[in-house]
Amino acid sequence: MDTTTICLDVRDLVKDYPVDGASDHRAVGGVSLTIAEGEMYTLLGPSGCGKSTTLRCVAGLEQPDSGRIELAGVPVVDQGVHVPTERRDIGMVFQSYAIWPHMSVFENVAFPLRVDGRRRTKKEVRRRVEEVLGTVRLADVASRSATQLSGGQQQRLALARALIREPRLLLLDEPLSNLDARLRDQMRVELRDLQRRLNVTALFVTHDQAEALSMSSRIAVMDQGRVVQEGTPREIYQRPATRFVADFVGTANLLDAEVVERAADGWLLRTAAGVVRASCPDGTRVGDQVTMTFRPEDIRMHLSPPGAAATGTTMLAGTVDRVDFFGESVECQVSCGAAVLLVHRHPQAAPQEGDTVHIELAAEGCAVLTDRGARLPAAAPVAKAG
Ligand SMILES: Nc1ncnc2c1ncn2[C@@H]1O[C@H](COP(=O)(O)OP(=O)(O)OP(=O)(O)O)[C@@H](O)[C@H]1O
Repeated sequence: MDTTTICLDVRDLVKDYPVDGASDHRAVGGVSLTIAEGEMYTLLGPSGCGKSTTLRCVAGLEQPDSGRIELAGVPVVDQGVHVPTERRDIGMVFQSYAIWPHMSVFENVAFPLRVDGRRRTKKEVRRRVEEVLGTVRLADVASRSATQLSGGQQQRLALARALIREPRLLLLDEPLSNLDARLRDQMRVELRDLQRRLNVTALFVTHDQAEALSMSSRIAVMDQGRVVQEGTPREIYQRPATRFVADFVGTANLLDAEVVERAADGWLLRTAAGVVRASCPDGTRVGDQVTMTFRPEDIRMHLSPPGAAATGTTMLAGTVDRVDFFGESVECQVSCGAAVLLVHRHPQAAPQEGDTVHIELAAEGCAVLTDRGARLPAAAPVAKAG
């Protein structure tokens, strides 16, 4: 029996915006997703792909042209149904924290309780606010003016205000993007820990793949108003379904390839870097035009000739054009035939510019993509929502 409880169900969501009063621009073109209770579910994609519009429709801040949204089994958007924001059981945190500057930290958090129409004693309000301020580690600054807080504290205050009414669903739209890089890393961990500890369900919007990969239980990658792949962070990163996903999430080597032969130990693909061995999916035929993709950290680079290639691997000779130092790793640009490949290495094992190197590619480290989407060598399926 499936014991998963669905928190949010979005079906075939469409939202058009008028352009110059004439034609419409389709910001969201049929998005469907299902989020289980306790999940941290992320919409990830480039600027303008429709992430915020999707979230704003869930919040009730936009009215979609069609589609259906259910929150905890109750329709909030459907034909003839549009439940207003304040009657949806949600909390929201946006890029700009929108805290109330004229109120103290305590009053900022207490305010949603004072206006929601329910009767509570002063004592009850105080107990609840103190509890939430403790959760976000702001108890000791409760009496301060909200404007006297640091960026990280303001962000935690916005979170406390969103959590105070214990919403069914927390909506987070780029909540960390106003913070400097170091604080953002710290808050990323804090936010994820808090979400897990409280077991609150969250729909998170970001264009930052590191944020999405490190914080999410599942990710929906969006492009041009559509979800192009959904899966766990590992699935999205290790098994991208399309060239767009491989390129947008992390750094990828992408090579146009033609399937030229079925060998005893896998398929041979002709690429600009040379002929490469890959394990292609069922249905592959000689002559297929595909994209080959592999991650820079999945390439082994030898500084001296390593001998014959092991079964299921390809060895390619190349020249190091450039070495960029990133502290914990170096990124090498290596010319291989007519292609330039990116290879990541530990700085202590870095080659010099101009060195001849030998690139070793394992067939199972290479994903093979077609226009039709996922055609991946490994076996595990990409998770579906619901
Ligand atoms: N109120 C609006 N009126 C007209 N067009 C809009 C409006 N809001 C968004 N759009 C357009 O809809 C598309 C999707 O916008 P949306 O804000 O959802 O993207 P996004 O992925 O969240 O981008 P970003 O990360 O830059 O916020 C964009 O092309 C945007 O210009």
